[in-house]
Amino acid sequence: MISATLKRSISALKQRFADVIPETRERLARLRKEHGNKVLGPITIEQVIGGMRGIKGLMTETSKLDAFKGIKFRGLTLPECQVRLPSAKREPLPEAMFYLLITGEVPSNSDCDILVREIAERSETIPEHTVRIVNSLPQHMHPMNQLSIGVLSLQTESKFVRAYNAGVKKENYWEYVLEDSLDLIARIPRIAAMIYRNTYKDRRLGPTDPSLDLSANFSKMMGFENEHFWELMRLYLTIHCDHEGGNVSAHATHLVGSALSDPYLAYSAGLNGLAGPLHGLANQECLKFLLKLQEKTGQNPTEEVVEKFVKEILASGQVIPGYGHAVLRVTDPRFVCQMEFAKRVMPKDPLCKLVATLYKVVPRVLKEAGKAANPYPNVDAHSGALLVYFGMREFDFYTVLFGVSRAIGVSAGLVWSRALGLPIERPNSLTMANIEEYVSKSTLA
Ligand SMILES: CC(=O)SCCNC(=O)CCNC(=O)[C@H](O)C(C)(C)COP(=O)(O)OP(=O)(O)OC[C@H]1O[C@@H](n2cnc3c(N)ncnc32)[C@H](O)[C@@H]1OP(=O)(O)O
Ligand SMILES: O=C([O-])CC(=O)C(=O)O
Repeated sequence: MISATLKRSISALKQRFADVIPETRERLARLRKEHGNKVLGPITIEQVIGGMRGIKGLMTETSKLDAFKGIKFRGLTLPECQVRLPSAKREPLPEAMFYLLITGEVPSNSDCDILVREIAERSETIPEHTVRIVNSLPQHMHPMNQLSIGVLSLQTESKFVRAYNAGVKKENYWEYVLEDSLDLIARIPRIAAMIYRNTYKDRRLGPTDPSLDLSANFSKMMGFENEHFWELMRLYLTIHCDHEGGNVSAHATHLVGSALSDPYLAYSAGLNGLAGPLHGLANQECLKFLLKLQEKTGQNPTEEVVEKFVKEILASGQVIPGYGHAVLRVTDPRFVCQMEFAKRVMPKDPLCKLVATLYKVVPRVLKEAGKAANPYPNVDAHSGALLVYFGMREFDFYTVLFGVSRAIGVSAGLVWSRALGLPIERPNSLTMANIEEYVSKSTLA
């Protein structure tokens, strides 16, 4: 049951967002009217075949990725967010990040507190059937599949679906998508914690404490009482939340949402994409890789020994997980801030030191091999080592943590898509014969 005070604060958050909608709608209408027929760039056949790499084909308000500077959330770099967003201790609160992504403004401490309380209260509202469904899933089912099913089962609660069926006006869709998004962000940690306890522990969920923030509460439900772990979770959930619109999980969520599927349907699809080893699942692959390296070469291998191992992996035709990126051409700032966390909190940890040794070796080896467009580490190269330090060794759970975080960014994206009335996504596709025909005509001309 949501208290009267909270109801007032929810409408305050909605009001702040509602205030910025009209001017943003006007900007968009002007852009379309005055510049709608301008060309943003050419499209090559290589790009059509090669996963649309580099094509400017989506509009996403929440964040923008620069190949050389990394992600900017509403114009703020990650280090700027670490300094400017409200925190519980030192690391930014993911709730504050949601506020920033939605409104484009850094929340004051009191606005952030209100959102923290609101999300804490909503976290208790998981329907009974979701609890039953998640508890009935087999222990050997991958935790990401369990999460996707859990999120899908929440769809019965969608306020957007009820409003749509009642005939609410298109210009007001965003209100209900925002409601669903807040519910989703609040509920997903509890579902993730259930999956963790069911799959690896005693099936009993740790206590919830509505006086705590989302990250601390989530950690406690999973059974982690160490406050350094809570800080890690705050950092983790903030840095993984959004990476502009073209990555697989964000794009899948946006695509499904563009059919006016509600946030639960849309994000369940996003999670299925996040579960792929070239995307979010790479973080579990990274830890497997680190443990294999440690098993083979001992706790503190030299750079030469590590180099030999890395070359063997490449020679066997496998990728080095946690390295490379479709857009970034430098070390991922999300990797850097995790490395800084490790230096501060666990400077002597052997696994984190191994991550640092790999960082010295892998870029050199990948450059020599000459295939990868980006030889530097991405976000996934570090996260597992930090989690193991605090006792979370169950690496096939790691992408679930990523999924809890990504819900924040992609649902903010859905709210904006509906506020701006963006249409159903439907690009053209070509057959190979179409492309050949085009080529032969353009060669003749
Ligand atoms: C949160 C995230 O999603 S971050 C990414 C997480 N994924 C990983 O860390 C998995 C390892 N990395 C990769 O597989 C890739 O670098 C990706 C998927 C991230 C990017 O893919 P692309 O944009 O296609 O990379 P790129 O253009 O550099 O690929 C060119 C070649 O280099 C290879 N390559 C790229 N990265 C690596 C790597 N880490 N190890 C070995 N080879 C690599 C590719 O497999 C490809 O080989 P191919 O031509 O034989 O198919
Ligand atoms: O941007 C990408 O393609 C992958 C990535 O790092 C993310 O989604 O966080």
